[in-house]
Amino acid sequence: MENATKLVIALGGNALQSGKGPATAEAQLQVVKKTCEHIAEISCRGYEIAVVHGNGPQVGRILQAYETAKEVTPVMPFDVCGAMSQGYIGYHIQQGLKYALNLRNKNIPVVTLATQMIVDEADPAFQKPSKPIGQFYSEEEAKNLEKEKGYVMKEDAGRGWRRVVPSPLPKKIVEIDAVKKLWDSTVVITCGGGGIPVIENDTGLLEGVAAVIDKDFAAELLAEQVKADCLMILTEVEKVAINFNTPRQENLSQMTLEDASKYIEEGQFAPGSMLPKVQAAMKFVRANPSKKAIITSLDKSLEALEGKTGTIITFA
Ligand SMILES: Nc1ncnc2c1ncn2[C@@H]1O[C@H](COP(=O)(O)OP(=O)(O)O)[C@@H](O)[C@H]1O
Ligand SMILES: NC(=O)OP(=O)(O)O
Repeated sequence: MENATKLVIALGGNALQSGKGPATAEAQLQVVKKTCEHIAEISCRGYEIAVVHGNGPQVGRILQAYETAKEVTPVMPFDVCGAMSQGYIGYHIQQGLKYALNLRNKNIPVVTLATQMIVDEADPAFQKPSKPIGQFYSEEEAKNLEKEKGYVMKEDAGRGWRRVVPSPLPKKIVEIDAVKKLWDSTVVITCGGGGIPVIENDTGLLEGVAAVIDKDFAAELLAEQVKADCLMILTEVEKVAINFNTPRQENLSQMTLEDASKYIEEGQFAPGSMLPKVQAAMKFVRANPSKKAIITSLDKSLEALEGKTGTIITFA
């Protein structure tokens, strides 16, 4: 459609799971189904959508399963675990979204594209693990895992301790031409988990690497490449806050690039969780000064697009 508003939606890996009970596939599917009701509603309002999703909790659990079962089956490398997470999360979104679209009599195909993302082999992130994956642990459990398994563990935004792994910046979406070709006719689920991290060797061959790319940065790159009108990052909180989790918490409805830079200098946004979302939003509006980025919760996505809630990030 010529005049449709193009929207890239990024769904958080944590936000795709139910906070209560064990992180089963069934529990994730229930959350995904609810999320898809909102995405379908947005699609019915005339937006053209691509969906990017996180995979931190999921890829961490896949890795953990292989490491636990290493006596009986070969451990799959990180990139393959990332591809697996793209597959099963995309499959859940396909199921939920197709059903929600059908209920609304909107007959549009939904597909998941296994998507590779080229990263720079020399990215300093490979020497400095920062991306939280897998489940949350107590501090004591985390210290034991550091000793026993050699994991790097970090506290994650006041929620507990998690394993952290390298997270290089996304440089090039290998399958971008396919995304562009599909855009007009199809809801594409792409760059899942930030994309499968690959490096390109001298002969042009792609090789998977051990990393988990931040899906917010991947969604931003996608939004630039497809010339999206808006980048919407959906997570567990309705608004970005300053003094988060303190009695002085203040939720923000709007943030300019200048405000955001000041808050980052003050250390207001937790690295590995809210910081990359704000940085991705900033990058998008810096490249597209007339456009906007939104950070909000899954259930408030439509209201946020209508300007009623969420944190809207603008150039000025
Ligand atoms: N300044 C902040 N404002 C709001 N939330 C914050 C802030 N700093 C950290 N957070 C936390 O970051 C979380 C989002 O990060 P995360 O759970 O890693 O994202 P994702 O949904 O992509 O998995 C929020 O749910 C909140 O708990
Ligand atoms: N890959 C990624 O960014 O995952 P999360 O959204 O779970 O952090």
